Parts: sequence; C-alpha cells; structure tokens
Amino acid sequence: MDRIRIVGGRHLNGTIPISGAKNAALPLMIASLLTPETVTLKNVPNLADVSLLIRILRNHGTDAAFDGKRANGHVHQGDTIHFTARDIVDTTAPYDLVRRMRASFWVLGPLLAREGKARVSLPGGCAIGTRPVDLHLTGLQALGADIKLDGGYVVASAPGGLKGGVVRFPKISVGATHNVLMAATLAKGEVVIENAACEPEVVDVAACLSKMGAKIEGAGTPTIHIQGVDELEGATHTVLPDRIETGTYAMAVAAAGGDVTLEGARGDLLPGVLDLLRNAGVEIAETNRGIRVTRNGAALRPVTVETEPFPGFPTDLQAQLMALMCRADGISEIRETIFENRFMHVSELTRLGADIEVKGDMARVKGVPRLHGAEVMATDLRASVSLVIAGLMAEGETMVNRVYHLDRGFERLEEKLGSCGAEIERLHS
Ligand SMILES: CC(=O)N[C@H]1[C@@H](OP(=O)(O)OP(=O)(O)OC[C@H]2O[C@@H](n3ccc(=O)[nH]c3=O)[C@H](O)[C@@H]2O)O[C@H](CO)[C@@H](O)[C@@H]1O
Ligand SMILES: C=C(OP(=O)(O)O)C(=O)O
Repeated sequence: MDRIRIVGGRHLNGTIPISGAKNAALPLMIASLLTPETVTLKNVPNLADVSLLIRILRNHGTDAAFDGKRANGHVHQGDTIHFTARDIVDTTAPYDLVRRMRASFWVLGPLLAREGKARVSLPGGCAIGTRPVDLHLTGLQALGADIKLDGGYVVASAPGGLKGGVVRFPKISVGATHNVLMAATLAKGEVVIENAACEPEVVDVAACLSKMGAKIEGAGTPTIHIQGVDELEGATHTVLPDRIETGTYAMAVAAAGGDVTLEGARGDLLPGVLDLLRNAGVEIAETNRGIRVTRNGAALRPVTVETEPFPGFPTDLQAQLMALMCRADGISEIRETIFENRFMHVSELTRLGADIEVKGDMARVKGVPRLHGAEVMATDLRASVSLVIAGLMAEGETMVNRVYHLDRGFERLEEKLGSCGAEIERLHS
C-alpha cells in the first residue's frame, strides 16, 4: 500500500490547478446511461472513483472512450471522455463494484427510468456514518417504482415506465436528489422534488441533463420541477471545478503559509468557506485566474462553525478545517451535523500533538504552538487530506499510511503541493 511522506515547515508558493469536481463528474457519467447517444464530458478528474465508475458503466454496456491525450501518456489536466450507452446489456450493478463507492448506487434511477428495471447492490463509500438509502427508495417509489430488497440488492421495477409525482424529502440528501432527478427526466408527466439538495453539483448535473433534452426548472433551489420527456439525446458538458479540492488547498496554504493561486477555482462555489478563512486571518482574493490565497506570518484566529447542506459549510471540508485550527491562536468549535461518525481524523491528529476534545457531534479544538511529525493512518477520503495539511504544519516527518483513500478524490496531490514547494513524496510498496 502506498504511503505519503511529508516534511513540514515549508511555505507554499506558486499555482495549483483545480481539477473537475469528483462529486459532479460521477453523477454526470451516470447520467449518460439515460440516452443511447454519446455524452461527452470534459475536465473529468483522473481519480480512482472515476476509473471504478467506468468499470461499472462498462458492465451495463457503456462504451467509454478517452480522447487521445490520456492514451499518449501525457500529463493532462482533465480528461475528455465520450460515454455511449447504445444498449443497456445488464441492469445489475454487482456488490463487488458498488460496495467500494457511494455514487455507484445512483445508477439505480437512470437504469430504472430507461429499462423499467434495475438490480443494484446496496452501496459503500466513506465509512463516516450509517448512510442509509431510504430517501432514494421512497423517492423512486413516489414515481411508481416497485422496490424490494433481496440479498443485499435493491430490486426495482417499473415495467410501464416511471410516472409523475411529488417527492418530498424529509431530509436533504445530495445522492437521493441526483438519483430521483435523473430518473424523473424520463417519467411520464411532471415530477416535483421538494426539499431538494441545492449543491452546485446538482446544478451541474441538471445543466447537462437539460443539454440532453430534459425539461428541468429550479435546480439549485429546494424545489425542482421536471417535465418528463420520451427520450434524451447526446450532449457535451464540462465538469465544474472541484469546490472541495479548492477549499482543501486554500486550507493547506493557510496552514503552511505562502502565496498560491488556485487556478480555475470559483469563489461562488464556496460561499461561507472563503469568508470563514478570511475571518481566521487568511488573505483571499478572487482574480480572473481563480482564487489567490496568502498567509504571511499572521496568527490564525479560531472559528466556530457547523457543517450544513449547501450553501452552509460543507462536511467534506470539516476535517481539513479541523487540521488547520489545530494551530490557531485559541479554541475552535466545530460541529458535524451531516454524518454521525465523521471525526475519525481526531485520533490521528492527536498523534501529531493536536489538542481536540470530542463530545457528541462537537469537536473543541484548542490551538497548540506546534505539531510534530508522526506516523498516521488515513481513515477516509477527507480525513486523509486533513492529515496531509497537518503534516505540512508539523515539525519533522509525517508518514500518512493507507493513502488509497486519497486517490479516490485528489488528483496528483503530491505533484500539486510539491510544485509549490512542499516536501512531499509518495512511497510505493
Ligand atoms: C459522491 C458524493 O457526492 N458524495 C457526497 C454526498 O454523499 P451522499 O449523497 O451520500 O450524502 P447525502 O446528502 O445523501 O447525506 C446527507 C445525510 O442524509 C442521510 N441520508 C441520506 C440518504 C438517505 O436515503 N437517507 C438518509 O438518511 C445521510 O445519512 C446523511 O446524514 O453528499 C455528502 C453531503 O454533502 C458529501 O459528504 C459526500 O461527499
Ligand atoms: C464522502 C465522500 O465521498 P463518498 O460519498 O463517495 O463516500 C466525499 O467525497 O467526501
């Protein structure tokens, strides 16, 4: 298993290109199941999750063709991939593939909408809570699907096609919104989704579906109206920049000190996060190239924040913020409201000398004058990168084990940080 070695204390200076968003690319790829024509996606990040989803889609009959760049082995910033699901050859998404990644469960809605049936294993993904799928299932049932659970699989059918209806989610779910939104595009009649997720990735998927001929209004607000159509066609769409990668590198620069431009980043995707960092003493400027993050010696002020659905502070940046606040000048309070078990980085940060006390969903982080390098273990995707951020601040060497979690969501992390002056390397074993 690969490991990442970091020697802390180096400032970061230069430019970091921001990749396409993993959490938009995955549902966009899945949306290609809705049409026999080609959906071309540009700016697809080169991540383990993307490769795994390509395997899953190929299993359903999708042809995934890369533009020449990747094939020639050149360094690239964003792949262009053409997805063509001319015929769905298999409506089963097997356990062995789906268990490794949460988003793979979202093939359920599109397969059901197009083929009238689907058999999809219950999903995996980051182990950050129980992560039920009840909202996905009741949402599809409201569109007329018959759903049974059989041996760890969701077996869904709608032989006459899905129909219009009102789906009112009792709780906001990004994945259930994606699943029902995609399914609704081919329903007979109008579908209204109430209490929908407003995340930019939902808006990006809706934009691509609209280019494919779907009739959608209200994406990005809590109420989405979809007028079902008989069929969808091909389209070309560019994946939006990754706001979680953007926030992560902004916090890395804040942690290490220095001056870095996050190229291609969009400030409008991070409302609240940039202001929170400014209040903590980090200089942030939105420029025509992206977002410039500067911290030159100023002390970090502590923060009080809780995670919330968009436009609130994202749970996917909670671990990174906690790492940063380990060196703040005072006590921060960070509350995790989305996932009940998303504090697994705390014990690893403690190995580096952090002073963190957890009570229920609240972490109280008392800033310390220094962190010191140690051997730590990555437990999930965002927890892993929080350890990298802590390693950049720590004195001496930090070794992050189990970095396969990182490769699910961060493209060329060592190269991006290394090119700005970080002492970081991947050790293959
Ligand atoms: C691939 C992807 O895009 N993953 C993101 C997606 O995950 P994911 O789509 O799995 O997260 P959800 O928005 O669905 O989860 C939000 C909350 O709703 C609960 N819930 C969800 C579905 C359901 O049927 N029943 C239920 O109770 C979950 O347990 C959680 O407490 O949104 C999360 C919240 O922004 C992010 O942290 C993940 O990075
Ligand atoms: C939790 C995440 O991913 P997943 O939903 O695939 O587990 C994430 O992207 O931070």
